[in-house]
Amino acid sequence: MELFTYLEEYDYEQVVFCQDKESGLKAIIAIHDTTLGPALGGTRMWTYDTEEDAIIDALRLSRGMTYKNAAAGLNLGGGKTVIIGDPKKDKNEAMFRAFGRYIQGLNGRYITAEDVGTTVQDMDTIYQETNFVTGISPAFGSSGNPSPATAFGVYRGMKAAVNEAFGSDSLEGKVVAVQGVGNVAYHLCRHLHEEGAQLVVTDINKEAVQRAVDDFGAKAVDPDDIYDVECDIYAPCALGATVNDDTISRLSAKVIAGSANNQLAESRHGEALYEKGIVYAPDYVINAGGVINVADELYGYNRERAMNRIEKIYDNIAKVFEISRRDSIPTNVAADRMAEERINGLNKSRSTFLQNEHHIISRR
Ligand SMILES: NC(=O)c1ccc[n+]([C@@H]2O[C@H](COP(=O)([O-])OP(=O)(O)OC[C@H]3O[C@@H](n4cnc5c(N)ncnc54)[C@H](O)[C@@H]3O)[C@@H](O)[C@H]2O)c1
Ligand SMILES: CC(C)C[C@H](N)C(=O)O
Repeated sequence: MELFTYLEEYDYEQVVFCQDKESGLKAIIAIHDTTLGPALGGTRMWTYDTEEDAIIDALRLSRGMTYKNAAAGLNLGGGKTVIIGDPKKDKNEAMFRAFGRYIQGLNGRYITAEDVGTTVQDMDTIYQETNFVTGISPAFGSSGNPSPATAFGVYRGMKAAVNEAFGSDSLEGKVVAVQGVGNVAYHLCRHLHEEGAQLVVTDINKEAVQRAVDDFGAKAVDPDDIYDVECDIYAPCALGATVNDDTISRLSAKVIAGSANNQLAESRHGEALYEKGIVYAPDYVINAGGVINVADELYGYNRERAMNRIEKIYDNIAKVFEISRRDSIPTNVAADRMAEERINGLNKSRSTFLQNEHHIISRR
């Protein structure tokens, strides 16, 4: 991989490699763009096949956060960290404290939170070394685990997508095929069940499936069968890239709305959905509830204010559909346009010279 060629292509600002031999920390902090404010994005811990895979993931995810934060109307740029390692085996306190010191060294250019493989407890450990961390325990005045907030936002965005496809936003009687019933999707299923939707779920974790069956009367199917379920809505809530050449022809859903990041294998799959008349709620717009929730900590966390803002993901998704209809473009392209318009609109103000004490030469 030609790293600088890639950085130049998507205009990344900074990449920080963090290494601490004693604790085994190997992390990559990618800061994509800080036009709108400090880069906020979670820390993912994952076992990558190669170091290059980890670098690419950090870069891709940080760019995704630039778009997510911009589209959500947050005054934040995009960044993300990946820690190379198995979250079940390789974590230790010293690792997260060493990582916290690296974040502190960035002096507020990057603020972290949870992502796949990291927990509120990990954020609490980071907090011992830096203030630039969110999603820590509510006991510290923080917002805690972002997953229920993400789930609420996905639920609201799904209603907007259903309204677009069926002419009414009611989920009563709608069949929803949920892929992955982990932290976010468990709470999503609760909202859907309460509104009278019928759930079909799958997960590679049998206990997670059983919980959804017991608590919400969900029907369970094997992981690969989820694409063939007769349903109204497909909700990808596990991994990325599940909307691809193989699955698009299998899906019977009229709506795709879920929490997973990077749902489209490639941008052209958004075009394919558009041509088939499938209403796709772009991932980074619908799953912004978690980041909206943790971002509220920057103002002194207020749950009611955060939830009011997350509720409006409905309007934001509806706005994406409006742009898609107006400009005759797929919804993923419409979402990018919405985010880029906001960033480009503010880019000019960033180029204005701002004086600080180092610009004043004093010679005595
Ligand atoms: N947690 C948040 O606040 C948040 C915010 C925004 C986006 N997301 C995204 O939403 C998705 C889910 O996040 P989460 O926090 O619930 O993660 P999670 O790890 O708690 O849940 C994911 C679930 O998917 C299952 N899974 C993995 N591979 C699968 C497969 N092939 N088939 C079926 N199930 C499979 C896992 O067993 C797990 O139960 C991720 O893509 C994440 O990046 C999460
Ligand atoms: C800041 C975090 C809550 C972000 C979350 N992991 C996401 O992908 O949106």
